[in-house]
Amino acid sequence: MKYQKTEVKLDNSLSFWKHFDKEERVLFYNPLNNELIIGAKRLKTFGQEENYNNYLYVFSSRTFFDSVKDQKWAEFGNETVAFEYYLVEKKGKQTLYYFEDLVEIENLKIKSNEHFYNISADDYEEWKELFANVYYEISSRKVNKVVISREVKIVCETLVNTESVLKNLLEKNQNSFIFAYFKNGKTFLGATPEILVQKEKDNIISYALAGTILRNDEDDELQKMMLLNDRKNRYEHQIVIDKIADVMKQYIRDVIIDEIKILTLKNLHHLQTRIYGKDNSTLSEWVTRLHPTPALGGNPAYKALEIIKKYEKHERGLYAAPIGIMDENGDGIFVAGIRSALICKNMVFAYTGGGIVDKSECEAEYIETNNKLKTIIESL
Ligand SMILES: C=C(O[C@H]1C=CC=C(C(=O)O)[C@@H]1O)C(=O)O
Repeated sequence: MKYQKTEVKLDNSLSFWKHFDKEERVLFYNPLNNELIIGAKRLKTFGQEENYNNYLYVFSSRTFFDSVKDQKWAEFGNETVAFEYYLVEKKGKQTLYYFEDLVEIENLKIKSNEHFYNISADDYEEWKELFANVYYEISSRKVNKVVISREVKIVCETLVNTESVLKNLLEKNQNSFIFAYFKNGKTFLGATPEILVQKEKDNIISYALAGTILRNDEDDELQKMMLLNDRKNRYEHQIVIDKIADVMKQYIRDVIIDEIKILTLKNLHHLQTRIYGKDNSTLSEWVTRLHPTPALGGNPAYKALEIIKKYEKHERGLYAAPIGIMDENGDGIFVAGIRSALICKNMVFAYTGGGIVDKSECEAEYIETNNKLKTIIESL
């Protein structure tokens, strides 16, 4: 499918996002290659087996669990879509791609709005109950890790200005993937550090990301050392490495596991390990094979998912779910939709979670989820 293209010069690419205010839109910023892609106006929806390789880009999302009941997630996820217009910003160059009709994008002022809000984070009792239930299952050795999460409701005094939130997310989270999906008046967005799987020709790359410590301005190097040497975090991380490597080894003879590194974000450090090999399956097939890793579900996955379903009171929807973008060759990347929120008018449903193992402590894990929540709070 041939798109036509033209160079544009906008002070901020978010003018393109704002231009298509009423239309379905998607935004994806990849910090690995500094590429920002924004798509607007649905052109085509792809069936499961349909070939989308001739489209410039396709956006694909799945819900965390196969199905969702909660109305606020209605019509989100489990589809692959091509858009009529794309704006691609790379190395300071902006290119507008259009399928049929060229549009003029006005150069708008994108401002950071400060939202005044009320946050109902008085859910520690609920967390304690969730933690106790999950801890019991871990103690009885049915599972060795479960990732549990909170839904935190934030009520803003005005409608949420998503351009402003996106501007802040982009400016403040340089090592994260910034994503947004606007559909039917609601926006799911976030700044995630977690890559589920990436494909470049026959190179399949996944990352284990689990294990967390707060940054400390005074002695950040010490924090990194502490995280690298912390037994609970190493154990939690190793479960993720082992599972990803096991899945990959079913399809790939030579799976390479790099050494464990530190990924530094605005407020936190994480343990991160790259795991990769060569294979010719599609990226969507790899997403199905790997989702959810024990960084988002638990181990063994089927048991952990049963536990999450049983004890978490909210529905995850797109939280921690695969969200990705693929190019015309089928190459691309899927990230996990964490450090995220669903925005409906003046309401922000923010999601935050953490991995629980037998050495986890209830209060410390709760505080960790508050630290992870800062990504969304600081964008408001
Ligand atoms: C589940 C989340 O984080 C995951 C990713 C990195 C570190 C994690 C941890 O240390 O618990 C979590 O596995 C979340 O941010 O909601």
